[in-house]
Amino acid sequence: MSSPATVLPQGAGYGVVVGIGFFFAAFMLGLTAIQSRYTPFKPSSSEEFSSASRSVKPGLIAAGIVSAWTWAATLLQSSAVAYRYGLSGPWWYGAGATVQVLLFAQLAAKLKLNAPNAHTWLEIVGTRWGQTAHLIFLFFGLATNIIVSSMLILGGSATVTDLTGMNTIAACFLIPLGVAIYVVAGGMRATLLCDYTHTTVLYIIILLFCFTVYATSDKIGSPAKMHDLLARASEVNPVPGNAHGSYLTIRSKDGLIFGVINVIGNFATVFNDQAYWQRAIASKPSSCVKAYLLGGLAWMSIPLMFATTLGLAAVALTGDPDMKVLSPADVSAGLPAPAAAAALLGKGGAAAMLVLLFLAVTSATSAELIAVSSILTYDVYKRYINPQANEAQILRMSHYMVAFFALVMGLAGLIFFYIGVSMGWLYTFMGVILGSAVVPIAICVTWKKANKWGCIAGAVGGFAAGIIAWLVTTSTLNGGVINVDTSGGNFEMLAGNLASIGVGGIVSCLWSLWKPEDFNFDITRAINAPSTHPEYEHKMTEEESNEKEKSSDADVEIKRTTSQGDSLHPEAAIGVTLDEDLDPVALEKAFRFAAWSSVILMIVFLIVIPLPLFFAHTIFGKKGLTAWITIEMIWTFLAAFTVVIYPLYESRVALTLVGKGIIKDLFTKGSGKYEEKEEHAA
Ligand SMILES: NC(N)=O
Repeated sequence: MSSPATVLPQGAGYGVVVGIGFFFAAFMLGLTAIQSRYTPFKPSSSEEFSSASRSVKPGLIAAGIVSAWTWAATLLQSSAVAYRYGLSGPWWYGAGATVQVLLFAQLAAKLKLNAPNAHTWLEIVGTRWGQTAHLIFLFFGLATNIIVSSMLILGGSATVTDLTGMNTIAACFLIPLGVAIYVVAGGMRATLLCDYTHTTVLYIIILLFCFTVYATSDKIGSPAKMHDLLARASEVNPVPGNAHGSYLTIRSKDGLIFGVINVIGNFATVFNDQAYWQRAIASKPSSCVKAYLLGGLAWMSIPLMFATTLGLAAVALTGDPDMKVLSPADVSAGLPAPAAAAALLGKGGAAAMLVLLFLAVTSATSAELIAVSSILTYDVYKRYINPQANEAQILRMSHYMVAFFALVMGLAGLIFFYIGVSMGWLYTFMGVILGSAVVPIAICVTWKKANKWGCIAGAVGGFAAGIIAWLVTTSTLNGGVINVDTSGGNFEMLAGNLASIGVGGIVSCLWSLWKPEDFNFDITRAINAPSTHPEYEHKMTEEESNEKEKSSDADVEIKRTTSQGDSLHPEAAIGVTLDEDLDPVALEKAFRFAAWSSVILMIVFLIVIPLPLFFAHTIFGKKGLTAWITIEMIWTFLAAFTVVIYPLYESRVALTLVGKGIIKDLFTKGSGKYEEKEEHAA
């Protein structure tokens, strides 16, 4: 049954959420079994579970970054701002949320230099500054995960309900359920492999919508027709604050305000979110910078192309008999894109939208689940409850915490749904409460002079300043009325975002310059280091005895045997980065490369491209719009190549290894199991 207003039947909603959810769970269980049998990596090791043995290559990490950073909001909110502000909305969404990932490349290099074997960023804070700082930043870390997860669930469930009439409560809980199953079974590596498959399908569907709107649709079909329709919409319904009320300009006052809010809020949800640190942790030290730069550049194409396609199509199709009339609440819930997809392609478009949303939400959900599981396991359970926890206890706790947070996600989404907070509201609000921790976290990991009390004061003071500025501005601009509607305006959110990140950054930096620490990162380098790892010492003893036995053969392969009897490479056996894999000179060079390239790209994306168009009041003509869309399409193809084809190429040795193992098993049953002879690569 479907309600009369929905494009698809309710069964389609359950079919996608339960059917595809469980299909991917089964698919990932299969991949995990293949990984265990044919490669050296076993998810039964806690290091492999949470950190993928710190061995993942840049293409797969880039796909993981794209996937974790592609939220429901990336598709829905970007299209909502295109619908509200025109061409500037997709630009400010894409550029305003890419620069943080690019800048994070610097933190990734510093992480490898200063704490290569940490499991979480909070371990670094705790080791450097002790319990008070650890607890305060634990609050910011978990608050980030809860807000991001709530947005995922709110966006995902709103779309499923809108398109199919599926019960929102059921959607809130069923969406994370299937994901939790494969995350528990496969850990970080399964999450990255699933990210890869999801991202591949995501690009296919985005390009499908793009070609429909700009090449084949009867309703639009070309950039020139899109231009005509947007020019007409600008006359009928001019956009306040845009040059000549046009949708075809970057000169949009509200678009720019959204851009500033977007930049600030997304600093918080990258720098404070363990999911991005975890991808740096899982990365090979030598290529983590490349992964973040590639991932950031590839990701930008997603909101930019998608919102320039479906967000603008929603405007262009206003008045079309197939196009749903959108209320302000619908726009805040991010529904212009699903409405446009359904108007353009009917049930097929709605179904493609549903699958797209579902894949985006589930892969970002998997990133959040494993991120929170790592924080709760290493920063709560191991740090405060059971410091002597052994391997089995840590792994068990990691599994329980995935399941626990899946439940919390559902509940959080439900609570926000019932109190009437939409995904769009949360998206612009996130920087108000999370922004103050951004600079303190960044300088804790990168700057020896960062002062503990300065960073604590900055984070707490910025948090208070953000809330006060937001509430005072809401009250001042709305005659003393403070509620969900009045507090969600652009100026209200802008004030809160600016105060939060500004006070946090200024207090922590000035205090650190006033009373600089002279911190020696050796103690953070020692976190979980091989030399301090009891299991490693045990294995070294085994290896030494093996070496003695085999010392007559100079070319003999070194075998280290785990307690389960599997032959493993030493690094894979305990999953930590060995000193010989860390080249401080190369990492310093990578850091410098990350620093100048990310800063140059930030200046280009936030200043050089948009501001001249903004100040010149440029309104795109047909040729200009066609060129703009063509560049976006080329960018999207290059991005798809980077995160779909490149990971296959770089993993060709591992894929061949798996293929050979499967063939051996097929022809001589039981002979294909991985034995430690080959270079391990995945
Ligand atoms: N990940 C974002 N901000 O779409």
